[in-house]
Amino acid sequence: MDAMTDKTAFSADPVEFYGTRVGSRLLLGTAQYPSPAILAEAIRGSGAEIVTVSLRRESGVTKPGQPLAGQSFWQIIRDLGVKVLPNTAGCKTVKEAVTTAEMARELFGTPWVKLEVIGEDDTLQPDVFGLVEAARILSRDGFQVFPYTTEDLIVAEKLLSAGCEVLMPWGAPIGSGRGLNNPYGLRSLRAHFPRVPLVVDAGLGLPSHAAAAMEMGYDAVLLNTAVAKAGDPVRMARAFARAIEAGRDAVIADPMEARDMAAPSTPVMGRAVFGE
Ligand SMILES: CC(=O)[C@@H](O)[C@H](O)COP(=O)(O)O
Repeated sequence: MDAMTDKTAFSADPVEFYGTRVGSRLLLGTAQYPSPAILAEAIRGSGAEIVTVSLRRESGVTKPGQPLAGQSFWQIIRDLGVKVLPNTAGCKTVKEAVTTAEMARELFGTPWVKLEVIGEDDTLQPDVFGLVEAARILSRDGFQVFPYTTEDLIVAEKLLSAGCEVLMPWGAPIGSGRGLNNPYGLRSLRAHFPRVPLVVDAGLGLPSHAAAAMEMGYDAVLLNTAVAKAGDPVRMARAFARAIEAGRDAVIADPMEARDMAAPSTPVMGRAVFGE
């Protein structure tokens, strides 16, 4: 059976986070979908095995008198059998992020947490100082932290020293759909930490952005808005999944070096003989 007909060909290339192996390199956010049914279909269609969930959303009441928003949502997630990566979205201080992570561990029964400490409202840029501090506190307390960070190498070093075993640098500001704003920085980060699982998180708008991240050697991609806000989220989720697989396959296939000068792709030998 060749790779085109073998449907399991891609899942034979798992990625590992804190000792847990997963077959899909797409991590999907669960916010802003048009309906719970579309969310479920998008997760299913993408093959994602990890979804990130905001604790704030889970415990929120939609409208007075209506049931908790989290109850039906949680049922969907449970039915899909995916692994939950709780996040501290919207937290702006170390205290808020740590408290939210502790509540998430209680609620979801996992030591995993996607740690966001937001420093600024226009860009939703991580407050990297608060992030390192919160990562240290949580790691000491037994959490397995997935920090949402920038591509800064020194911050990355500090996060690793704080106990993080995964890094999640941003592609671009959350929800912007701009793609990879700083390819040079992301490439440097990959080169400096060849053995640390690196996940590009946030700001992607198109499957080609995800493919580019994977072609740089990133281990996985986390995204939300590009799928949730697409005209057809289910189809877009599938498109991202394929792009991620393509980018990953390209890295494994050892791509050619780009060069400045042309090189004929059809070598010619001898002279053509035209009839006389
Ligand atoms: C859902 C979540 O965790 C987001 O904060 C994440 O960073 C994804 O960002 P995009 O919505 O830009 O894909």
